Amino acid sequence: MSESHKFLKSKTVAIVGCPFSGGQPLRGVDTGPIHLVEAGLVEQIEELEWKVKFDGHHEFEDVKAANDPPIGILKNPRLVSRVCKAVSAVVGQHAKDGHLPLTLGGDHSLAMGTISGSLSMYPDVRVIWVDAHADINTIASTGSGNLHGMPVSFLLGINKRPPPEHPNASGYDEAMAEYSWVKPQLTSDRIVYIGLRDVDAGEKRILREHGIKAFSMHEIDKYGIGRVVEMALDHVNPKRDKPIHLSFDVDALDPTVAPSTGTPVRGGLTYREGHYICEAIHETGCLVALDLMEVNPSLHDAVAVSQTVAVGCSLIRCALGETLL
Ligand SMILES: NC(=[NH2+])NCCC[C@H](N)C(=O)O
Ligand SMILES: [Mn+2]
Ligand SMILES: [Mn+2]
Repeated sequence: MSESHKFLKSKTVAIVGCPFSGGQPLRGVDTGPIHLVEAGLVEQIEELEWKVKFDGHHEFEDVKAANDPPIGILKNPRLVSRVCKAVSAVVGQHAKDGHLPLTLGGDHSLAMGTISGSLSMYPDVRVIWVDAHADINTIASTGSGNLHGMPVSFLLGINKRPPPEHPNASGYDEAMAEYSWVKPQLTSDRIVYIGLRDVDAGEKRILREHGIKAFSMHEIDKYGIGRVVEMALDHVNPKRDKPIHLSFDVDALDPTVAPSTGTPVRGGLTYREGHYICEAIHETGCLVALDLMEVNPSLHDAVAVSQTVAVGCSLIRCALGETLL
């Protein structure tokens, strides 16, 4: 390849459009991918001299469970599981073809599928999770039962059985059976977080217990984004010789920058900080998969929506090599 990319066979992006909202309660996040593509994303990527494969958004018609009552506290458990399993197969196939899967969300539960897909091709993949939230709740720790707050716990395989008197104890076996396709292949030293600022008490305990490295907004204020990205890469990929999956939740950005998202949290990344992360990861030559999640065009007015969609497109371009000069 002309550019030094360490893992891909060809400079091809495979867009996996996932209009899916089952991991959280708000409608509209399922139209995120449609808006991103309509804003000209394909052409923008082609201009960066990538080939783009895109055969339309996934509809998941075959997996829409007619009857999907909660399992214990978990909401839409079968639908989320089956959609993620389908996404995992698609992302995994693109990765095996030597292309770079770009998944457009849709809510962040989808990352269970995208990262499982990356792991099937690259068992030693490193995950950089950019988000206001840790999305690491377990069956025992979740308060909301929304699966977009839980994908990392399944990928790590840390869902322990709650004691029988625990309020979330019921349904544990059924839930674990439904999610048994998720191979707990990710290890806690191969994921790093950037941008956290709304982490549930139970999640803080999980992060501590498993020694998971996280750079919250506090560390970004303290060290600056340049040092933080360098430290994050040094933690998961010190020699810059391992593949990287970047899972970017648009709510990592400050709501003034990306307002149209379901769970905005103030005090987030600036426009430049978000873009810097993508640029610096591109520079490693290690990026093998990218997720851009939680764009919800049904929230806020048209100006806010087009602002959020435009930011989403430009984050993607930077991760794919767009530079300022
Ligand atoms: N992907 C997201 N926006 N996640 C928000 C998660 C919020 C909360 N921690 C929960 O588990 O419900
Ligand atoms: Mn998220
Ligand atoms: Mn989030």
